[in-house]
Amino acid sequence: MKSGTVVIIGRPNVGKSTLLNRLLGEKVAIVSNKPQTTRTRILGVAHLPEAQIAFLDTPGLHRPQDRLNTRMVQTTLDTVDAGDVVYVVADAARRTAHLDQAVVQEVRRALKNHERQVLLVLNKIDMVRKPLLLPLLDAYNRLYPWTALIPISAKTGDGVDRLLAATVEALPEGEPRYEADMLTDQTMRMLAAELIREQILHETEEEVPHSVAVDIEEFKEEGGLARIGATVLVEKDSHKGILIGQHGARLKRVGTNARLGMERLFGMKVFLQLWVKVREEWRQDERLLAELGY
Ligand SMILES: Nc1nc2c(ncn2[C@@H]2O[C@H](COP(=O)(O)OP(=O)(O)OP(=O)(O)O)[C@@H](O)[C@H]2O)c(=O)[nH]1
Repeated sequence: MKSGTVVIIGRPNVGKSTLLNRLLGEKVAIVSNKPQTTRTRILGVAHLPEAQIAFLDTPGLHRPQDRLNTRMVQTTLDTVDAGDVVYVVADAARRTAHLDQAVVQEVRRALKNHERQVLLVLNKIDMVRKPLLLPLLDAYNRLYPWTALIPISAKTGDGVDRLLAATVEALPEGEPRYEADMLTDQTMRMLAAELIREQILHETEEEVPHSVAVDIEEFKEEGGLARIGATVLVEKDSHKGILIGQHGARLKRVGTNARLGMERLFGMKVFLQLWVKVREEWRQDERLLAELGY
């Protein structure tokens, strides 16, 4: 039996969370087309006949601009240390010129000379024409002594079996570390907050997505129904207006879609109430960041 931890790192928006969900066959990480969607480390456990793999999805590697971002990058670098195997995810749809030496630098720094199997996962190959793929893989090959380079599409699932096979190969022999029914370390409260944030990311643009945090104030399960009350924190009055929308239409859509996602994931009816509150500069407030789980 193989058993171990895989840490998933890469720049924002390359598809790390989509890949995690694909590897698990369940949605444990929210996805959006906005960079810096994932703010904390997320654990998802895959139970295969020949291996148990604990995947750790991390916030993207980028230059931090505020304290939330500093924590996010630190979380990522700390998490790399926990891995037997590291996936460096890159976006194949970006031109070769975008090959980022900085990411490789970060990888080297994070690994601090520790022996690690590092796989380059070239994602989004559904968006590139096949002849362009080989030169791209070749260019990546020259950047770092990867254990393997694996082209995939997290969206279609193409190549993911090959990635899993290479991963099992790279993992050490060992006993399973997690119970057979463990999927994620995220609580239902955390998942509920993330599903709300995901809908807000879909509905808003520019600085609003980054100014939002969700605080679950009530979470009660009673007879097949979950009663959830959540406050959405934003940084400015103008953001509050945008989020609520005309006659409350946008907030209503966010609530309905988040509720449907929760009902699917939790397998129960959900009654969801949302409030919006302005908390200036919550991203710079260390105490509040800790309270929110960042
Ligand atoms: N075409 C295509 N799009 C993808 C693929 N994988 C992810 N995406 C899209 O890329 C965007 C970013 O995906 P995420 O999974 O949120 O990326 P991430 O790396 O976790 O992003 P951060 O949390 O911001 O670091 C979303 O719009 C996804 O739908 C893929 O294989 N093909």
